[in-house]
Amino acid sequence: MLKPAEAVLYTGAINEVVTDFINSLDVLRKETPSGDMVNDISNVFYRFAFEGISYILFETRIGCLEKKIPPESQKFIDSIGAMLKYSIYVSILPAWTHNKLPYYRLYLENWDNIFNFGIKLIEQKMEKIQARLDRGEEVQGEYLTYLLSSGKLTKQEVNGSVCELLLAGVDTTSNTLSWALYHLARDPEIQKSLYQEVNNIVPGDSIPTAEDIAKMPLLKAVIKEALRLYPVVPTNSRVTVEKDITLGGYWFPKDTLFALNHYQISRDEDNFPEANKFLPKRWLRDNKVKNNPFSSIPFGYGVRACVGRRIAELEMHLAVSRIIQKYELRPDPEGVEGFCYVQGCSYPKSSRLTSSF
Ligand code: HEM
Repeated sequence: MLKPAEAVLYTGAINEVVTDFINSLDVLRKETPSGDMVNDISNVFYRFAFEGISYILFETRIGCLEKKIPPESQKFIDSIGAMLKYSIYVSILPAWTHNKLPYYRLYLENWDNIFNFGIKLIEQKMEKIQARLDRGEEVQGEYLTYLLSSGKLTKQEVNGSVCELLLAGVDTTSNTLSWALYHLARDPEIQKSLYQEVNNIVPGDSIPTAEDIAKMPLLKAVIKEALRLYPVVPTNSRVTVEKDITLGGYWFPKDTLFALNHYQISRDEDNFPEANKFLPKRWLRDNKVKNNPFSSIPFGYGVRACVGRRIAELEMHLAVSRIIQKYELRPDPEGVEGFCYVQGCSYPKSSRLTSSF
């Protein structure tokens, strides 16, 4: 999954989901009084990311982009929200409260719902694979089929792996997409340059492929800049497990926990002049200012770096290029600017999607 060449294999599946996503935007726009507004676009991105990653992992569509989300998929979405909510209590309250207060039971119940949903889809897939094998046919498929048919993992490991990937792959990409659109909507110049770049490579309404995306440096820069300003995983940690180390003239004993604050380093003026501004061009090759390669590492680094990075990038690039191909983005003129916990950044509420340029 980490290799770009492997991720490219999912282009067809992701594009299928992007097409449904664009269709659902059209429906939502028509439903508003002005006919061109999408209220709560973050929610549509959430459903898009969910559908995309589920399709990749389970090789099955789960209907998150349909007008009425199937009850089982809705229950799964609600369970993730609830599990995350109760996980805050689990992490801050002492263990002796677990059996005394209801939060821990609810936390576990929602985890069970998440696993049950995943396991059901995995079992359905297993039955299909088995039926093919019984008929002496070749087994073809992507991620899940590979895991299930390679025999390298136990069923419990497959369940754990797939459910974890599913959880890691939704809020991450959907939030980044929201921020990218938010800034594009507020900066017509950047938006216009991006439209020209996309339209040069894939004119009209042709569907971009992974090879087309490789020729779109500004598109990639837009996503990198959104991730620099709003790294969805705010901190990363590592423990020095093997030996004492000396760093910057300071000595740290073995078993020291180091936490990297992505927000801090990626908004440091020494690395990024005008650090609080959305300036995708700083990532383009002709940019004169060269920053430290570790100054923005939103996907982490090393053997425990993000497993889904290439998939996430492909999903975001394919989605933004198709949106920009079809719509002009404008902020909701009546939208409010609420402040989130990073000083000076406003939370994206809704975007106005008008017809193409
Ligand atoms: C904008 C999108 C995403 C961002 C910014 C992101 C970021 C991260 C970061 C910072 C880590 C920790 C890395 C480290 O400690 O060095 C991580 C781990 C992980 N991510 Fe992502 N992620 C994204 C999307 C995804 C997607 C789509 C998937 C699933 C397909 C995914 C699956 C995982 C998994 C399984 C891990 C744990 C890896 C391990 O512990 O070995 N992520 N991600």
